[in-house]
Amino acid sequence: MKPNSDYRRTYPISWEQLHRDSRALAWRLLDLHYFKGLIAITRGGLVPAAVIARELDIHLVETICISSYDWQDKKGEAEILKGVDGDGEGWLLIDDLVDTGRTAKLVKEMVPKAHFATIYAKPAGRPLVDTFVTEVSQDTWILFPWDAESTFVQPMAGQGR
Ligand SMILES: O=P(O)(O)OC[C@H]1O[C@H](OP(=O)(O)OP(=O)(O)O)[C@H](O)[C@@H]1O
Repeated sequence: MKPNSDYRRTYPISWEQLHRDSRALAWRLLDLHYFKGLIAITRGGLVPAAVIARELDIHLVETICISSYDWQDKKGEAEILKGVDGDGEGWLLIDDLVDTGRTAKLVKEMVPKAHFATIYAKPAGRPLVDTFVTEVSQDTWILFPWDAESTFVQPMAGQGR
């Protein structure tokens, strides 16, 4: 996904921080339940899912694959490319982020009994998540390390306000 004008702030996440935050989520999940397997929501859930599966010693990993038609403003339709069998009972459902809650609503209809966990949660989607680590304001763009590269930036004094 790409930022649009709805976002007023950017919150860049490094690989190291993402690893640390994924481990923090694993700590919260550790004593919660026994999970027979993990379902990653593609694509953003794939990286945290790998870290959490490792920490919780989960080897059975599934995916729910969702593609947004209009990923730039998040107002377009989402297409479910692949689901899973069953109602999610005993499964851990992982995504990187819940933002508007649109993806969360879709997946919870598919696997209502799964335990839904994300690393980051914004207020609009937060009620749909069972466990998360960090709340971020709705107008903040979370810049994930796989969407970024290091580049030159102007000094703050030269950027204008
Ligand atoms: O709560 P929502 O408003 O639905 O936003 C959250 C979703 O947005 C991101 O996926 P994205 O649509 O960018 O697809 P991708 O992970 O395949 O890049 C993220 O990984 C979540 O799945």
